[in-house]
Amino acid sequence: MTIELANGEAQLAALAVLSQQTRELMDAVVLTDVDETEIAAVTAELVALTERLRAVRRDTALPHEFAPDGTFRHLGNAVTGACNPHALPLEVERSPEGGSRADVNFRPAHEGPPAGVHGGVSAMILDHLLGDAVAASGRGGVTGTLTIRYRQRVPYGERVVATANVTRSEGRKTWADGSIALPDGTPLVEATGLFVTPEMWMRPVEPGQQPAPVNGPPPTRGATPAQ
Ligand SMILES: CCCCCCCC/C=C\CCCCCCCC(=O)SCCNC(=O)CCNC(=O)[C@H](O)C(C)(C)COP(=O)(O)OP(=O)(O)OC[C@H]1O[C@@H](n2cnc3c(N)ncnc32)[C@H](O)[C@@H]1OP(=O)(O)O
Repeated sequence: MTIELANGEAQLAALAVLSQQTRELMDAVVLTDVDETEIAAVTAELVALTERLRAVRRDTALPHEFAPDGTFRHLGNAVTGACNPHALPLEVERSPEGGSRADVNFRPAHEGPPAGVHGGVSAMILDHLLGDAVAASGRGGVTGTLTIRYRQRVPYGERVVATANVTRSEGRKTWADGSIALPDGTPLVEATGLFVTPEMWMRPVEPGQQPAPVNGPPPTRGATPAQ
């Protein structure tokens, strides 16, 4: 017996495959050494393909939403979105003890310094991972400040490990630390960040209670995002 996906889910699954192929295209563009005639021919094909995709389009990226299985997802996210070719995509795991981690495989498309990952790309990954650790603690918020220390060049083409943990919380403010390190633990980039839960994400205050943050933006379908 096979279980059919709903129409919308089938379209999203196809979009995830297209996004992955587009990442491979981006890598191929970065590394190609074919001659200019071939480059022009491929470009012409891409122009035609771009127009086919634009035939029917949304105004914004895919939203924060609940999947059919009830989990919270953001397929259009610039860092984690399976349906966004800009995303690595980062696959974040949350520890039951708190904290978030992800194996990261940077690619040549992320180059900044010679044979190294662009500092802004590393900062983007750490922004997300620190934010995820904060959300996992039940205090979802947006980045207020992010401080980065670049200790060593980050290589691409090999696995590195990003981790983040919440360090403290005070009212709507939550602080987290994190790093990108070699698999043996050698730190390459370290980050500390302050995340602020927007006022509108706070639960209404009952008489006699302290305001408490909900884990994310106000729900649109009658529930709060899963942690
Ligand atoms: C994207 C979120 C998705 C959520 C989904 C939830 C599910 C989880 C799933 C998956 C994890 C996702 C993980 C995402 C990670 C990536 C996050 C990003 O990249 S976010 C984009 C970049 N950041 C912005 O765009 C913020 C823009 N700024 C603002 O919206 C406001 O300025 C904001 C909310 C930060 C503050 O606005 P106010 O009106 O609430 O500010 P006031 O009431 O003055 O401040 C409250 C307290 O915070 C301090 N504060 C405010 N901003 C600060 C700042 N920039 N630096 C330091 N302190 C700040 C203030 O001093 C004040 O502290 P005192 O209560 O007085 O002690």
